[in-house]
Amino acid sequence: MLVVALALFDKSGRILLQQRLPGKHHGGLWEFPGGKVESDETPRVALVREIEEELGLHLEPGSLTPAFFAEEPGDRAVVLNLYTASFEGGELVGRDGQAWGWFAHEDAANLPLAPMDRQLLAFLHR
Ligand SMILES: Nc1nc2c([nH]c(=O)n2[C@@H]2O[C@H](COP(=O)(O)OP(=O)(O)OP(=O)(O)O)[C@@H](O)[C@H]2O)c(=O)[nH]1
Repeated sequence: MLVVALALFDKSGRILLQQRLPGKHHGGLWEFPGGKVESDETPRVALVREIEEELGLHLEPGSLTPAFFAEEPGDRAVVLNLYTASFEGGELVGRDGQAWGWFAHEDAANLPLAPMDRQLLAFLHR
């Protein structure tokens, strides 16, 4: 399964993370926003759609930069592709009712993160 996610940086270098809703796989853990790539989508189109759906933020596909990927072994073989982008302003809303926030690296690393998101956060700060 192919999943895409976004490390969105604000002007002071903080990263946007959101909390997975209770009852879902990895519920309550924090993650980069994003989601599954549908069969008719390219990864970039899927990520633009997910960011709009989850945070009400429209991004241009060309503003996304591929960064790193992680994988979770197992039956579903989830591969999570991380892109980066800069936040240029606009109102953000947790449209699924999820908590979200901007975090400096140390604060992000102290959150209970989903496993692949933790790996990707570490790559971002190498
Ligand atoms: N962000 C993240 N997603 C993960 C990890 N491990 C893992 O299996 N996933 C899976 O990757 C998918 C992410 O897509 P999503 O955010 O659109 O999924 P979702 O929870 O809304 O839908 P779902 O409940 O149908 O799975 C989920 O199925 C999630 O369970 C992980 O470490 N980080």
